[in-house]
Amino acid sequence: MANILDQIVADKRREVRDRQTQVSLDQLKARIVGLPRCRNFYKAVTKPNRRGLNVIAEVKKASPSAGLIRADFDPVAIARTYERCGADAISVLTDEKYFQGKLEYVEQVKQAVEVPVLRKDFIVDLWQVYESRAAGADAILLIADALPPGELMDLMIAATELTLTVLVEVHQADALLSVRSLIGFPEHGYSVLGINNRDLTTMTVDLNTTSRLKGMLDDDVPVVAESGVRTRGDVERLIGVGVRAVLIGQTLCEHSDIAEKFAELFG
Ligand SMILES: O=C(O)c1ccccc1NCC(=O)[C@H](O)[C@H](O)COP(=O)(O)O
Repeated sequence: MANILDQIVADKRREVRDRQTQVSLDQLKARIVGLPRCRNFYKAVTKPNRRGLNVIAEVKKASPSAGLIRADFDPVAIARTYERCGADAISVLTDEKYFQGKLEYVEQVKQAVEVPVLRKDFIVDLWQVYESRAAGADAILLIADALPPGELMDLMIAATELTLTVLVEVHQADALLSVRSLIGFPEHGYSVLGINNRDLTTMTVDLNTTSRLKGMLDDDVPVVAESGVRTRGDVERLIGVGVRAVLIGQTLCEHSDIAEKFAELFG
């Protein structure tokens, strides 16, 4: 039986084929002509921060692992709260089937905040890179386990040409080794390495993943720790490991008072 990541990616490829019959690549290209440069997501998430790390706060309504996370879901209100609390960037889940997200949330959030916005989806096709830029995203996620290395590189190049930052996500050592020469600036454009503590094939979470994989990298490689951050203790642990940023969704979105939870975790 296919694991959840394989299943999501297969569905995504079908969905993209469908959407391409409604909007062509040329139409997307026409939409992005004259758009201003992207906000600098790379700088926002790698800069020195008095807090000890930067925060990418995620607008997340539901997920395969948790089901419905927030019933009274207002992406713009949540993003504004994050920005008021001091988030350095906002991540917006746009996958509809598994996360109850929408592409429109990127456009809405981008207009409502001043920090850079990451489009979080399962990007497997060049068409989606253009779609992300047209929607106003400043950065996209590319998951190494969802793409053959050649395709990952092609999508990174396309993203760079469009001034998007790429968050390249890995969960295991083999994927890390195959992508680590692509991370940083400026040879391949702006890119940051995301280490996902969630195994997307089993959905189990282990915060040790970040320290284990980060130990295989030079200290100056910019790393974002993703998923599974629940407590102030978790945040302190990641600061100790030396990551530049943390990506956090569920713990904030499931709390009735998001600002209170943000302050508890990040001060
Ligand atoms: O969150 C899931 O259940 C999930 C399942 C399958 C594929 C991806 C999944 N999540 C995507 C993410 O990477 C997280 O939304 C993000 O890192 C934030 O994680 P968390 O703070 O644990 O919500």
